[in-house]
Amino acid sequence: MSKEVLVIGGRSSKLAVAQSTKVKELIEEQFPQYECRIVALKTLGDQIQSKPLYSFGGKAVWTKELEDLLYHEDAKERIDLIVHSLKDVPTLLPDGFEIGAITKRVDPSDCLVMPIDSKYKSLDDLPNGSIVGTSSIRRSAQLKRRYPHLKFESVRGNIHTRLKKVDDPESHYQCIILAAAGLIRMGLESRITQTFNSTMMYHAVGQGAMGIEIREGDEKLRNILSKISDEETTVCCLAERSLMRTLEGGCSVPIGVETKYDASKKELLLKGIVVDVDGTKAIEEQHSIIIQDSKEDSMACGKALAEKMKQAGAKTILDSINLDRIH
Ligand SMILES: NCc1[nH]cc(CCC(=O)O)c1CC(=O)O
Repeated sequence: MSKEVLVIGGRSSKLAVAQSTKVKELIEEQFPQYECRIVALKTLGDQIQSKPLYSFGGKAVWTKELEDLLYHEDAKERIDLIVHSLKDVPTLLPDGFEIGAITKRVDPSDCLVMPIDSKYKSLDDLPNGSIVGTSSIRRSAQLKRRYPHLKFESVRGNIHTRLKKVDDPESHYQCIILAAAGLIRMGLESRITQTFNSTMMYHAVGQGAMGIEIREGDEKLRNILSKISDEETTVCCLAERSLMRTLEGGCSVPIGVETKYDASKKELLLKGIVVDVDGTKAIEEQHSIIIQDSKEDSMACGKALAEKMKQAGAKTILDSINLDRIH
């Protein structure tokens, strides 16, 4: 019997292809009657590598072209689902789309990557004025608090490009900061020199998880994806995304989180931080609830934490960052 084909759309970077392949495997394992085909596409974010990411102001640079293919069912290359790094998915999707599933998270931490032959092993070892490559204000702002003697500069490109940049003997950077998850998913965990725990750095909302986007109300895909979603990751990520949505921060503003869900007690603990650009001011709060309805209560937890953080002054910090961006 011939199999029914499902087309998975994703970006064309090595990480994106690895992620699409993982979702293909998850679906085909559960549903032998389907065969998944992968379409890899270059998006605006892949094409414009010269500008720092925050200058896009949180626009959907990674998602728009793929959504066009998903929406136009009669398009030449129609697709049935989009695999994203959840971190890159805006907290408000355009009309007509929904997140069909969030899959099991790998390590959400950020990590340090040193050149292969570096004599240094951690940020503590680096001499004054060393240059740390990262294009994320969340990362640089949190590290500036603890390492005021280091310099932070933007580094763009996909993960392999960034690794090449730091390994170059003439490199401008002494080290770079990346998400551990991307390296792990590509089998490059040996490049992780140091993993940051939450006392060093809170990770990005959704980091380490994959988000699968489908057409709104697509029952067939909803059913398929319900079998490959991960309950614990979904609870944590819905809470994180709700926190971010309520704080009205785009995907590139410095909101960091750490989330724990104890499934036996149904207890969710969400911690969040907002830091100003030079790491001098920080608002750090936490909120915990018992989850009954996993979707509603997770989102309520994120919202409650956002309100606490606003009360404590988070909005002032975020507004000053948004102002900076306009000028
Ligand atoms: N915006 C780039 C991006 N989007 C997702 C990941 C890594 C994988 C993940 O966070 O799930 C990365 C690279 C990085 O931040 O190092």
